[in-house]
Amino acid sequence: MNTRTGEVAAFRDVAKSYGQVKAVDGLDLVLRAGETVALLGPNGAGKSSSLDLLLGLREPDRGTVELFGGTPRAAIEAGRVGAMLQSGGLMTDVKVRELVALACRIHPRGHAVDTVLTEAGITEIADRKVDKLSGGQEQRVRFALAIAGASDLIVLDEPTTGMDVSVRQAFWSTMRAQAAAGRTVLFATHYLEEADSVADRVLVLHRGRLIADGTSAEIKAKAGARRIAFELHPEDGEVEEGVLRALPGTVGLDVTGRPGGVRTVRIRSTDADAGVAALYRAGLYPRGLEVTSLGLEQAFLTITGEQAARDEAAADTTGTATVKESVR
Ligand SMILES: Nc1ncnc2c1ncn2[C@@H]1O[C@H](COP(=O)(O)OP(=O)(O)OP(=O)(O)O)[C@@H](O)[C@H]1O
Repeated sequence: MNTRTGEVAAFRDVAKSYGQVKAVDGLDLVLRAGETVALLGPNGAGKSSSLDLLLGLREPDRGTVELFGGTPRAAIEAGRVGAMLQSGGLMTDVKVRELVALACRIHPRGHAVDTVLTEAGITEIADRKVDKLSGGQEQRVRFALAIAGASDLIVLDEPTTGMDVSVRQAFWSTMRAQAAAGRTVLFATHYLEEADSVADRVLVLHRGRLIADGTSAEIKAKAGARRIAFELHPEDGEVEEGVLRALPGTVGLDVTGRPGGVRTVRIRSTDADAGVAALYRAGLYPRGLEVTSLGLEQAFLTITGEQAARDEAAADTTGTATVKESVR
């Protein structure tokens, strides 16, 4: 670790393209010791590419990637990083125990093989041939290889793909134990409930850029992920929609019901507490008031959807400018 700052990993203005495709586009990011960090993003957002860059498997076109204050290669050679990637096959013509033993042996700070088999929950399949495993079992073996030594950082690319529910739960409880032992954990996932329940920091990538970074609660709040719902009754007086729209934190408003009748109001809010307080301050009488949290999934869809719309609007503007240029 870079002990002075607690920095485990740092991306500084990192870019990586494959031909015309910008897989990573100006990524600035610091991971600190002891964090459990989830990396989210739609397909093709650049998650795997970022992890490959972090592990020194690819070189950036621009910017720098540091691990523990040095190069990724130096950190890996020192046994400070354990990784579980999507790509790369496992050796097939060996038993699980033999493969894990090899990983323990070559790791500069390798654990005892039985400890690793137990921690990864694969003691029962230790004598099976690797090519006879199911998809979920194979994932657990990959995980065992990632925790074969006392690494300070564990990097996991979609680790639970193919695992059934109970295996997935067992996997995350092992992972929590790794984090509790002081390790930094970075994992990419498409399962948002995993990010919500396991990570203490969530990163959202979109088209190679970091568009959100915070706790799950902060990401939800950023997306306006709380909903205030209530009814307004005519005997309590008519209400202008503008008043509702002006409530602090309002990012979405939906009013149903006819004028003069009962109106149902649904507000999407980034600050439900302030919004509700302001409702009363405005002299309104909200009946059946409910404040509910939307899930991280909804927040994720909102954030990435809004970013895609902004990107399209920017592209349109650029397109228009280009057309004007060419007409002129
Ligand atoms: N080796 C490669 N050659 C060409 N293009 C690539 C290569 N690897 C990735 N890409 C492209 O770079 C972009 C980012 O891919 P990446 O695999 O990093 O995304 P991801 O967020 O991990 O996606 P997924 O969720 O689908 O795994 C995609 O458009 C992908 O098609």
